[in-house]
Amino acid sequence: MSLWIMNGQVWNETKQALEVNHVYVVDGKVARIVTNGESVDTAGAEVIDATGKLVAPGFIDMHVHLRDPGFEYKEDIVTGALSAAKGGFTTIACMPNTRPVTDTKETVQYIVEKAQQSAVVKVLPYAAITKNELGRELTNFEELKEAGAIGFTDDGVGVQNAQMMKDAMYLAKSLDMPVIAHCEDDTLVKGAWASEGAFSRKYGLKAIPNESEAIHVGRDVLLAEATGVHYHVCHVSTEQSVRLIRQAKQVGVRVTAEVCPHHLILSDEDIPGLDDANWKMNPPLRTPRDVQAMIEALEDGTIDMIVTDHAPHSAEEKNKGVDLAPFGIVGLETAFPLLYTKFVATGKWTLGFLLQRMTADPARVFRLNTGLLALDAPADLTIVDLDLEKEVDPEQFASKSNNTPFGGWKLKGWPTTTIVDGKVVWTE
Ligand SMILES: NC(=O)N[C@@H](CC(=O)O)C(=O)O
Ligand SMILES: [Zn+2]
Ligand SMILES: [Zn+2]
Repeated sequence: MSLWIMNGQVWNETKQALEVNHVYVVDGKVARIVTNGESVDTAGAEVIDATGKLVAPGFIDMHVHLRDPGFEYKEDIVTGALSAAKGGFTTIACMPNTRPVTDTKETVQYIVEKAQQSAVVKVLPYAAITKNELGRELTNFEELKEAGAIGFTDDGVGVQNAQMMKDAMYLAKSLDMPVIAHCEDDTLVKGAWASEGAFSRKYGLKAIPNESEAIHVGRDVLLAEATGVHYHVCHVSTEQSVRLIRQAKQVGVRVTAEVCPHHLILSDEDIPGLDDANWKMNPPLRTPRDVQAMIEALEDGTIDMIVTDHAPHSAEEKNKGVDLAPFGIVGLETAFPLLYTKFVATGKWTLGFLLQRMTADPARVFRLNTGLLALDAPADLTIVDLDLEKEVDPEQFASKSNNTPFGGWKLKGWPTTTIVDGKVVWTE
């Protein structure tokens, strides 16, 4: 089984430019990367003409909600993986706030097996820190690791009890596993959905203060320092969190962090009003000052990677009115075009920088055997038409859900072919 990807544009980090290369894939691995002029015997190979297109390592998304088991009307492992492939992702890590919660070895095994049988991309499951994500009792970390969990998190809710979090960190550390945290202090949230800022003031809404996130970040970096665990912060959204992570990294705490495209691109001031719950997500859109802090933190490496926090919800749920609608937006099929259009096409970032934060960096942090376009690496690749401009059409998503605030946005840089272990799993 071989694949000959012809005439693609590959990012050359040394030259800080795209250059034409051909990629030869044999038995699921990158066997040759060939510059023009060299000859290779590619007889019998399947040929993909990538002329004028980017050939990049497949994107990695370490924060996705696949809703399977239990909420398959929102998404399932098959459609979530297809949505990922359509967005150019080849590896995704899925959150345990399923029903039942992914807190037993049986549920982890169910996800691993279903993904192996029917998902077109690589699916890595997280398991819960506490049973039912209730914050009362730790799960069986050893058993969950054995079953295939890659880390522990109660994403969807914060672990409110500091001793519980510390115990979890000690245990995770002893198993060489990371703890991944949704940082939110419930006592500071009190039923609000918008953040403190111009939007909540304009409409006189109860608001979520930045400290509700940052207090957990501050607590947890201290606990990570004490326990020595690898501690990873979910969907960072406030200036204060970034400051605490930056300081913790400076003194050698093993802390890493992620940020979502919407927290890099949108602020509370972009929310059009109270009619559309597709602007409601957790953490909420923060102030323009926070957005600027996210961009700077990603640029200086305080934040290690970009994730989507793909959080599908049905139209019926999102149409309940903004107070009752659930938090969350889908993200897999818009992430790269959004970031490419906003930051690379405008000259703010190099293409290499964006790719690194979506491929090599998450792979390094979570020690994954993917994320590089290099000899002998798994051929997890994505081909992108950087010049193709299209409007975001949520009705066309491969996801079962279409809850996005980006409908109608004109974006450039759309994936056209996605390859996992040398097999084309999606093509336009
Ligand atoms: N991000 C969200 O707004 N929602 C997520 C939960 C989470 O990531 O905290 C969900 O599961 O819907
Ligand atoms: Zn979360
Ligand atoms: Zn999440």
